[in-house]
Amino acid sequence: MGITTIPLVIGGQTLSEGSEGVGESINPATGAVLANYAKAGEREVNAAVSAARQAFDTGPWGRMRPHERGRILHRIGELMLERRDEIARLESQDSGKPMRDAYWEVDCSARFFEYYAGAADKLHGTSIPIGPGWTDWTVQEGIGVSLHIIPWNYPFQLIARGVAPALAAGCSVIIKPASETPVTAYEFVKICQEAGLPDGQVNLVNGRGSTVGDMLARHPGVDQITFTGSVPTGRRVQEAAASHAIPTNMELGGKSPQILFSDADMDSAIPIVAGGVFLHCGQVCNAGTRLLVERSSHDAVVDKLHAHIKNMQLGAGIDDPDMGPLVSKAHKEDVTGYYEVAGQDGELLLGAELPTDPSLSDGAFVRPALVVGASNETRIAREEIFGPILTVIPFDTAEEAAQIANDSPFGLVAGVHTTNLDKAMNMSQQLRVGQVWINSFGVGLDVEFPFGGYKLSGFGREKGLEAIGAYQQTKNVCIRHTR
Ligand SMILES: NC(=O)c1ccc[n+]([C@@H]2O[C@H](COP(=O)([O-])OP(=O)(O)OC[C@H]3O[C@@H](n4cnc5c(N)ncnc54)[C@H](O)[C@@H]3O)[C@@H](O)[C@H]2O)c1
Repeated sequence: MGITTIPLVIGGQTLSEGSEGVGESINPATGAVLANYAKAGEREVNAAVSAARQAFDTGPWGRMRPHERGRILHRIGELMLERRDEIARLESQDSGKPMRDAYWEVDCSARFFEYYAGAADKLHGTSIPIGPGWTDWTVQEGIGVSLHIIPWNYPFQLIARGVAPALAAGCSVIIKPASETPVTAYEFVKICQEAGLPDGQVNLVNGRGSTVGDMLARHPGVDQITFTGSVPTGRRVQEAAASHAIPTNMELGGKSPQILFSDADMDSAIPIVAGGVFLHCGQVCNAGTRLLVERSSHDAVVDKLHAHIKNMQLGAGIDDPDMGPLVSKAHKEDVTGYYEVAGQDGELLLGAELPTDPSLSDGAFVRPALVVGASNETRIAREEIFGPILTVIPFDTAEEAAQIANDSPFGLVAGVHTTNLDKAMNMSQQLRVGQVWINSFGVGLDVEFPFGGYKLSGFGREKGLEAIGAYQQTKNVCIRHTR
C-alpha cells in the first residue's frame, strides 16, 4: 500500500495540498515515512476560520435541539469504538506508543463523546428573583469558534478531550495537530463527518506551529483557544490570544512528584511508580518524574526499581512492548542530553547505555533511566524532560515531603503512596497541584473528574462537567413587566 496524504479539511471539503506544500510524518520506531500531510498557509487558515465562523453563526448546529446534537456526539463515540483497531494501529505507528496505550486513547476518546453527548441537553440556565415586576434569567451560550492546538504525545485523545465539550456547548472547531503526529486527526474528522456533524463544524488545519498555529491564534475570527503543549509555546499562544482579547485554556507541562512512604504496600506501589513515569516513554504531561521516598526505605526502593526497570522490553509500539520509542530523533537528542546533566547533578544508575538490538537501530529508542543522589534544586529534578528519566529524592518527614513536592515551578498532579489514611489526607491538602492520586497514579478511562494544573502547569480545567464552561459565555436577560 502506498503512502497516503492526510488532507486539510475545511468546510467539509478535503484539500490534499496546501499552500505550503506537503510534509512527512515519520514512524519513530523505524524512521520510515508513515504518511504525508498537506501543509496549510495563510489562505487555508483564512478559509478554515471563515468556514468555522459561518458554521457557528448561521449553520445547522446552532439550530438543532440539544438532544439532537447529543445523538450525533454519541454516534461519534460509537464509530470510534467500531474503528478501534484501525485508529490504534495508526496512532501507535505515528506516535510510537505501545498498542495497549493506543487502545486506551481510542477508548478514552469514545468515553469523552459518550459523556458530553449526555451533557448536551443538561446545560441549564438559572432564574434569579430580583423582585416583583421583574423576571431575570441567565443562560449559557456557545462561545463561538474554538481553536484546539494539540501536542504530539496523545494526538487522538487530546483532540477528543477538548472538542467533545466544545461541540456539546454549541461551538464550531478548528483543530491544529502537531506536525509530528498528524495522522489520526484525519480519522477523527472523518468519523465526525460520518456521524452527521454539519460541514464546517470541525475543520482540520495542519502546518508549522510557529506560523500556521500562530496565524490561527491571532485570527480575529477565533473566539477561544484550548492549547495543550509546552510552557514556552503556551506563553506565545497567550500573547497571540491577548492581541484580540480572547480567553484561553492552558494545559501545559509538569514535573510531578510521587511520594512514597515506608508504610506503603511496596509490591503494589513499585509498578505504579514505574508506570507513572515510563508510560509512553515518559512523554506524558503528568509523568511522575520525581520520586520522593522516605529515607528509611530509600535503598530498598531503589533496588526494587532497578530490578523492575532493567527488565523492561523496548520495541516498536505496534508489537506492544513495555516501552516504545520517543516521538522523533530530534527529541531523542534532547532527552539523551540529560544523561550528562544527571551525571553532574547526581548518579545515573540506569539508562545511559542506548539499546544495541539491531532491530531498534533506525528508531528513536532510549532505555528507561534511574537517577539517585540529586537534590530537588538540580536541573534534573526541576526541568520537564519529557522522556523516561526518574529521579529519586529522599525525605525524612511528611512536612519535608510536601515542601519538596511543592518546590517546583509546575503543579499538575501528585501521587501519594501510604497505608495511613490520615497521612494521605493531610498530604492531599498540602500539595499545590490540580490532582492528587492516593495509592494510584492515573486511573483507567477517567473522563468524569476535572484535570488541569496549578502554577506553570496552566489554567482552566479539562474533563468532567467543569470543562464545558470554557466553551460557553454567560448572557443575562432582565425583563420589567407591567403589573
Ligand atoms: N497538561 C496537559 O494536559 C498536557 C498534555 C499533553 C502534553 N502536554 C505538554 O505538551 C508538551 C509536549 O508537546 P509538544 O512538544 O507538542 O508541545 P509544543 O508546545 O512544542 O507544541 C504544541 C502545539 O503547539 C503548536 N505550536 C508551536 N508553536 C506555536 C505557536 N507559536 N503558536 C501556536 N501554536 C504553536 C505545535 O505545532 C503543536 O501543535 C509538554 O510540555 C507536555 O507537558 C500537556
